[in-house]
Amino acid sequence: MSTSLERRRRFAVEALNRWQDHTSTCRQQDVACSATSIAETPPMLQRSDSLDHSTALSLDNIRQSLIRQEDTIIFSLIERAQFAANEPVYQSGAIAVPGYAADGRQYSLLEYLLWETEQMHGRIRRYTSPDEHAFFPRDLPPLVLPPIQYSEVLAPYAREININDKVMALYLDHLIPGITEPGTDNNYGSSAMYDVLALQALSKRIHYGKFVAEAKFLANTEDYSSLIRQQDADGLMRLLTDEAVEAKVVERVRRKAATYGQDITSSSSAPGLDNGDLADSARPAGGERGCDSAKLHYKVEPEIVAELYRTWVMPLNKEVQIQYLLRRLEAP
Ligand SMILES: C=C(O[C@@H]1C=C(C(=O)O)C=C[C@H]1O)C(=O)O
Repeated sequence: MSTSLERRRRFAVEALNRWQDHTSTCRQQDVACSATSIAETPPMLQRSDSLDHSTALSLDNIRQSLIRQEDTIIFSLIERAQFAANEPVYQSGAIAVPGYAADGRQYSLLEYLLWETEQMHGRIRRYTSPDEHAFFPRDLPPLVLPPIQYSEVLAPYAREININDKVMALYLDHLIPGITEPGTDNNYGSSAMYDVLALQALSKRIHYGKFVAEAKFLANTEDYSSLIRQQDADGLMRLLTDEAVEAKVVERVRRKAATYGQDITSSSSAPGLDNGDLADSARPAGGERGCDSAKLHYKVEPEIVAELYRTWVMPLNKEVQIQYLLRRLEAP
């Protein structure tokens, strides 16, 4: 093990020990480890060493990450699409669950599950990471792990940019009706569980715009700075938009959705497979496509995924980029 690795490990162990001392003192004194007390005695773990600064902000690397995230999004949609729309999951009071929104209305089952998931993940630092954004950011709990000091890749105000309300609206108003069969099938818990996974994946993809924007700003500081000084959002939109890349993204996700979501049920659609062993599962929202003599069934219609990216994911990613860039000259 290299000396620097050893040093880092020792530092982490010491930090953890200090943290445990702190929590055990709190327990002995019967004091809750509040967010404030944690913030005041931060046995910080440094994350900067693990980040390769030369490549962290290359646009190519960021685009590779966006490509990997496509798989997570498409698989979560395929999983969700096996169940009906299950509207009661999204209606306040339709399914009795604990918890109330800020306006006094009862939580829906989805809100309840998302809130509880964020409580658990929040405690183990998920939302201290610059690429994660909570749907209930005001309710995040104190950490049970020592905080991590991330290297400062983004400008300090980046954390204030959170458009998860729009992510939720696109999901409920457009995606669920698009990928599921109308009606209910009683799979409320399973539906909400996949909703949470899909929402988190979409949120990450969309807020990745912060990293894209920072990379673009660093690569062309002069042009971006002049538009930022004029607060020219339209000009920024023109400068950051790459239509050729967007066309490739749409085409790629269409092909991925077609490949990952294909039901292999006919011998001509998957030569060499013994299709008798494969379950012919329900395909509530799946489309059908002609392919030679066989019909291809899709668990999620590829065109819906392409449309999701064209109409929502990329425009919202660019909205995040604009929000980030408009303030970029505030950065020290
Ligand atoms: C993310 C980028 O910025 C914009 C948004 C894109 C996206 O969300 O996929 C693609 C191209 C750009 O218009 C990028 O240039 O890669």
